[in-house]
Amino acid sequence: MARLALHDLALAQGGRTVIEHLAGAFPDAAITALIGANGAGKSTLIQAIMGVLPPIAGRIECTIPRERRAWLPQQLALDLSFPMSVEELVMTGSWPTRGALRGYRPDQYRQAREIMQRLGISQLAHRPLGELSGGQRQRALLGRTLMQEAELLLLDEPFANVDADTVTVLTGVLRDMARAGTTIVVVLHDRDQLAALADRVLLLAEGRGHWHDPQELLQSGGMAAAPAPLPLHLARGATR
Ligand SMILES: Nc1ncnc2c1ncn2[C@@H]1O[C@H](COP(=O)(O)OP(=O)(O)OP(=O)(O)O)[C@@H](O)[C@H]1O
Repeated sequence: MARLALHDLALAQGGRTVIEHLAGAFPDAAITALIGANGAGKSTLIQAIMGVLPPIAGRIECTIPRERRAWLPQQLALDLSFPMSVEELVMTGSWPTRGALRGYRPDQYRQAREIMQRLGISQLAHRPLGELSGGQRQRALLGRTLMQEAELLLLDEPFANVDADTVTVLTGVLRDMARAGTTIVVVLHDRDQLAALADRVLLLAEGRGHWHDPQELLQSGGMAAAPAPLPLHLARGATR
C-alpha cells in the first residue's frame, strides 16, 4: 500500500470549497507532479498533506513519520532576514530527528559538507541566506531536506526564479532522492520540467483531481508547448 493516499478528500480556504472528492495514492519512491491553473488548489493540497490545513471531509493517510516529512514552500513565502548561514540552514535539517538544542556531531558536519558539495554550494557555506541568489537559496533549502533524510518531500514551484544550472542540479538531486525511496510531490508549471521529472501527474481542475501518466498527458497535448504555462482549457476550469 502506498505511504501517502487521499480518501474522498475535500479542502476549503476562507470558507470556500476548493477541492472535492479527491482520491488516489501517490506512488512510493517516485515523483508526482501536481499541476493545474492558478487558484486550482495546488498549494491548498500541499498545506493539507503537511497537516497545516485540516480537511473539511475525507482524509489523508500518511504512514511516513512526521520528522521525515519536508516542505519547500514557494520562495516568496520565506523570511530570509533571519541571520543564518547556508551551512547553518542545512544543519537545521537534523532538528526534526535530533532536536534543536543538542548541538551537532562531527559526522553531521561531514554529512552537511557532502550535501553542499552535491548541490554545488560548498563555497557559500558561511554566506548569510539574505545574500544569496534565488537559485543558491533553493539549493540550500533542498540541502536542508537532504540533511533531514526526508521520506516525503513536498515542493511548491521549486524552479520559479532560479537559473538553468540550478534547475539541472535540483532535477538530478530530486531524481536521486526518489530512486532512494522518497515520495516526492512537486507543483510544476512547465512542460519540460514535467517531462524531466514526473513519474505520475495529478491535475487539479474544476475542483476535482485527475491522475495521468505524464507521457500520455504530454502526447495528448494536455500541456502547452514549452515554455508556455498550462493551456487555457485547464485555466478555465479553475475555481478561484
Ligand atoms: N488563506 C486563504 N484565504 C482564503 N482563500 C484562499 C487562501 N489561500 C488560498 N485561497 C484561495 O483558494 C483557492 C486555491 O488557492 P491555491 O493557492 O491553493 O491555488 P494554487 O493552485 O496553488 O494557485 P497558484 O498556481 O496561483 O499558486 C484560490 O481561489 C485562492 O484564492
